[in-house]
Amino acid sequence: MADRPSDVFRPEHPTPRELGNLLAEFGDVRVVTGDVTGQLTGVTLASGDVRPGDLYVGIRGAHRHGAEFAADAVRAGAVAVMTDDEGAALAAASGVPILAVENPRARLGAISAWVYGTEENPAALYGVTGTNGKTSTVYLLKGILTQLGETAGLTSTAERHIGDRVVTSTLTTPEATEMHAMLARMREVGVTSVAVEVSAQALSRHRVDGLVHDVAGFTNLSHDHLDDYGDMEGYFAAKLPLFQPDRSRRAVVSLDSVWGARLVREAGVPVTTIASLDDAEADADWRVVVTDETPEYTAFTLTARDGRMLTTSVPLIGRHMAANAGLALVMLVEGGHPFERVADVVADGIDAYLPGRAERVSGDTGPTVYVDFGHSADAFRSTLEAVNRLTAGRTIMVMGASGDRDTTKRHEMGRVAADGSDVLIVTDHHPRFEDPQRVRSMLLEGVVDAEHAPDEVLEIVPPEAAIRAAIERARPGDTILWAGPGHLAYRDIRGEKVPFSARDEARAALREAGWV
Ligand SMILES: CC(=O)N[C@H]1[C@@H](OP(=O)(O)OP(=O)(O)OC[C@H]2O[C@@H](n3ccc(=O)[nH]c3=O)[C@H](O)[C@@H]2O)O[C@H](CO)[C@@H](O)[C@@H]1O[C@H](C)C(=O)N[C@@H](C)C(=O)N[C@H](CCC(=O)O)C(=O)O
Repeated sequence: MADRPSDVFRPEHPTPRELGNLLAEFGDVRVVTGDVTGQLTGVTLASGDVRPGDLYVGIRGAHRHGAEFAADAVRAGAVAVMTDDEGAALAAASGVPILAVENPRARLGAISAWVYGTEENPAALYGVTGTNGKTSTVYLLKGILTQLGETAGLTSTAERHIGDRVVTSTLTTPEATEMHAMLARMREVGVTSVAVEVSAQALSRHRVDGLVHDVAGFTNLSHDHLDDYGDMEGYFAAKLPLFQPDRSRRAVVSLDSVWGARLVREAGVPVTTIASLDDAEADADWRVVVTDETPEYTAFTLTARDGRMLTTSVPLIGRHMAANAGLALVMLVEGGHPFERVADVVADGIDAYLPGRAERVSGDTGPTVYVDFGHSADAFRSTLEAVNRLTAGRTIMVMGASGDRDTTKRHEMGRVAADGSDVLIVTDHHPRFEDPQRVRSMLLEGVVDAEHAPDEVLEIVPPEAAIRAAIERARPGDTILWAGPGHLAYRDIRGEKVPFSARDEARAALREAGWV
C-alpha cells in the first residue's frame, strides 16, 4: 500500500461493522436512498483518502460541499455516503446507500469511535491546549512516558508518532475520522499512552469529539486566532470545553497567564495548578523554579505544596520550556504515575527532541542559530528573553507573519521583536493569498512603536536572503533567532505548498559563510 500519511492512520485489521447497525446505534441518522446492507471498515471525510469499505462523509466546507465528491469516493471503494440534506441531493447519483443527518460534522466523533471501536480506548490520553507550548508539551510528555517504559504515541502540529512510524502533520489536531482511525492503529501496535495536541479550532470543529482524556493540560492563553474567535473571551470559550467531564477526567492548569485562574474557576473537572513565573499566582499546587540556563539545556526544580521535589532539565532553551516540562510532569503524576518513579527517571534530564522548537541548527563555531515556530507576540517574548540571557554578543532576529491569518496580532509581534533584538530582519513567512508587502508593513508599524530601537531594522525578502543577511552580520558570540517557520517543510504561497525548510536553509547559509 502506498506510504501516504492517511495509511498509517488506519488500523490494519479493522473489525467490520454492519451498516444497518449504524442506523440502530445512531437514531438521528436517516436513510435517504439505497439498501443499507453491507459492512463498514472505515470512515473518511476526504475523497482522496477513501479506502474500500469506508463510509464517506460529505460535509459543507468553507469552499466546497464534500458530497460533490461522493462519486469519486464510491469509485475509490466507499460503500455508503453520509451527509446533510443539501449533500444528499448532490450525492444522489453515487449508486451507494445515502444516509442523512442534520449536522454530520457534529456526529463524526461518535460515529468514527463506533466504526473503529475506540469508545473504550485502552491507551491513556493526555490532551494539551493553550496558545503557546502545546507542541513542546506533547513532545515532552512522549519523552517522559518513554523514559517511564511506556510505548507512547503522539499527535501534534509537527508530526504524528504511531508506534515507530512518524508522519508529518497537516492539521494540528486531525479530523475526528483520522483521530479515531489513528487511535485504533495505535492500539494494534501496542501504544499505551498518547499525547494529543488539541487546538481551539479542533474543539470548535468537533475534531476531538469522542475522546475522553485522562488528563487535560493548559499552558497559557494570549492573543492569537482572533480572526476565528473575535476576541479573547471567544478564544477562551473555545478552549473551555476540553476541561469538562465529557472530554477529560481531570486537569492540570498553568497559572502563568491570567486565563489560568479563570479556567480553574470554570473547569468542570478536578484541577491541579502549576506556576513558573515569579509574579504568577502564589498558591499554585506545584511550582517550577529554573536553576540553570545554558544554550543546550534549562535545569529546574519542580516542587509540590506538600514539599515533594524533583530536579531535572530539558534539552531546550528558555524558562517557558521548563514551564512546559513541569506541566508535562504534573500531568503524568495526575495520570497515575507515582511521583517518586517520575522523579527517578528524569533525574538526569528529560530526553526529548522537538523539531523546530528553538532548535539549534548551528555547530560549535560561529554564531548560534535557532529556528523556532513561535508566531505570537507572547512566544517571541519568551524565546527572546531566553536568547538575550544566553547571548554574550548581539541578538539578531529574523521574523515574518502568516498571511490570511489574524492581522491584529502583527503590530504587537513587531513591537516585541524590536524590543528584544539588536538587529531585526523582517521577511516573509506564509503569504497565502495576502500581499506579503502588506504583512511586512503591519509588522514594521509595530517596530516603530517599540520602546527599544534595534541598531538596524531591515526588510529583506525572500527568507533565503534574510537568513543570509543575518549570518553575514553575525559574529561568534551573537545569536540568530529565526522565528516562525519551525519544523515546516514548505511555505504556503497563493495556496501552493512550495518546498522550503528554514532549518536546511539556515544550515546551508552557515556552510556558505564557512561556519560549519
Ligand atoms: C478553516 C478550516 O478549518 N478548514 C478545514 C476544512 O477545509 P474547508 O472547509 O475549506 O474544506 P473544503 O475545501 O471546502 O472541502 C469540504 C469537504 O470536501 C472534502 N473534499 C474536498 C475536495 C476534494 O477533492 N475532495 C473532498 O473530499 C474535504 O475533505 C472537506 O471535508 O476542512 C479541511 C478537511 O478536513 C481541513 O483541512 C481545513 O483545514 C485547513 C487546512 C486549515 O488551515 N485549518 C486551520 C484553520 C486549523 O484548523 N488550524 C488548527 C490550529 C492551528 C494552530 O494551533 O495554530 C489546527 O488544528 O490545525
